[in-house]
Amino acid sequence: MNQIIPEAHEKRRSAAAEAEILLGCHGLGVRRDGRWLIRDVDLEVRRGEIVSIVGPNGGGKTTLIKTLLGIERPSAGHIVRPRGVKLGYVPQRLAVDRTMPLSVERLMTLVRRAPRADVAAALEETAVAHLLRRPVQELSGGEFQRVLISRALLGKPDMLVLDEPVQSVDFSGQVDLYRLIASLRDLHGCGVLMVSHDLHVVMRATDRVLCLAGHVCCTGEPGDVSRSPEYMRLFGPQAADTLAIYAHKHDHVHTPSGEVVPAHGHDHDHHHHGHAGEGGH
Ligand SMILES: Nc1ncnc2c1ncn2[C@@H]1O[C@H](COP(=O)(O)OP(=O)(O)OP(=O)(O)O)[C@@H](O)[C@H]1O
Repeated sequence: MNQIIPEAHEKRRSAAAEAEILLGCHGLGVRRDGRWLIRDVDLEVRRGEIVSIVGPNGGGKTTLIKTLLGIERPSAGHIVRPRGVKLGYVPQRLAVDRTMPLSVERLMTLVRRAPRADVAAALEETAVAHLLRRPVQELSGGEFQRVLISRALLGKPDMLVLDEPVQSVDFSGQVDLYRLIASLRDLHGCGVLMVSHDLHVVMRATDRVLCLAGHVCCTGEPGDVSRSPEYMRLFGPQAADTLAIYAHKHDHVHTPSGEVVPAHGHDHDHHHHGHAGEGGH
């Protein structure tokens, strides 16, 4: 596991603060069927930065990503995506039937044609070049994710956007995948935006965390936390349920209709469980 060394992290953080914004949004809202799926979301990802979106099921993480990518239409606010910025997307699910016979090589060029050498180089980068001729349905969860990341790399993106890159991957595989994502950021100097359920692993591999439960509940820099004794206690070996102990003050509650209303000064730390619109907590 990549331990965050405070000094290196600090250096990167100040470099990222100066860097160009690759992707972001201001006051972004998506409303469907009379309900706000996400609302008032502000986000900026700069070159060289890894930003992670965490939050409960149904909190709007995928909706946010899809809206940033132009797959979903925003209902409010605006998206920041400077001209010329190339995005590489690793989706949560692939619209390809995994039961159909399909080789890794074919999957890599299904949407975008690419020279063989580029395909081989992209697979090499994620250490799965040896899987070129294998049928995708034989791959492990971790191998499949690596192939999808390679596919995104083929377009030489300035920004990698990953939706749940570690799902169906075991714990040590998750650690390896986050390490790979961090090394790709270092190598290419790209920005990274990723969605994750589990804060405990993503926490160490990220520069900034945004907790989304319909709206931005909190956003913070895990590096600040990592320097404190609390971090060692909270995110040490027993950090299995880090999301629950990622303590943050709440000044609001969620009503059953998904509205956010002030909590009349009763701040509390709490667990994020259930759906964003499931009522107050
Ligand atoms: N096109 C749509 N129309 C109506 N409701 C939608 C649409 N897309 C998503 N939703 C709803 O919006 C909410 C947010 O979904 P979303 O997939 O963005 O959440 P998520 O945080 O990514 O969840 P998970 O962690 O389970 O992947 C859910 O209640 C979902 O059912």
